[in-house]
Amino acid sequence: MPDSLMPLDRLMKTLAERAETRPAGSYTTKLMDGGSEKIGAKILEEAAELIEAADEPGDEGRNHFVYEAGDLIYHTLVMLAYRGVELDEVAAELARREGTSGLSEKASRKPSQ
Ligand SMILES: N=c1c2ncn([C@@H]3O[C@H](COP(=O)(O)OP(=O)(O)OP(=O)(O)O)[C@@H](O)[C@H]3O)c2ncn1[C@@H]1O[C@H](COP(=O)(O)O)[C@@H](O)[C@H]1O
Repeated sequence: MPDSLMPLDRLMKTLAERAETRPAGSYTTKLMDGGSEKIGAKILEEAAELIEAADEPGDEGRNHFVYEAGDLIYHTLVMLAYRGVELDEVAAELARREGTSGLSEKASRKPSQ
């Protein structure tokens, strides 16, 4: 596994454990106790903050953008763990899509999809 993926894997293990044991004093527990509505609201908030940071100039802007990406990824992983979905399942879905352009996939969809 590439070194850059290992922290994601470790974080996902922690979040799956949080989903199972819901320890007091954990921010993740607080989110999960609020259900998909609470987690979803945070994902929307963090997505908006990431978009806002997208065009910030300079090194500081870049660092802020990376920070906000971390927040969005963390909250997205919390939603996966809440739903009992493992990172491997998402990786498998992305692998399934590998090599198929979004444009071809869109063109192959039925009009109602
Ligand atoms: N990666 C993260 C992580 N990224 C962001 N956050 C938290 O996400 C929140 C971001 O939301 P905001 O910036 O809106 O801050 P806020 O106003 O305090 O949040 P709200 O009270 O409005 O929800 C902050 O409280 C951050 O500390 C995270 N909290 C936890 N983790 C990881 O999750 C692990 C388990 O954390 P606990 O479950 O809290 O022990 C930690 O060891 C970390 O590895």
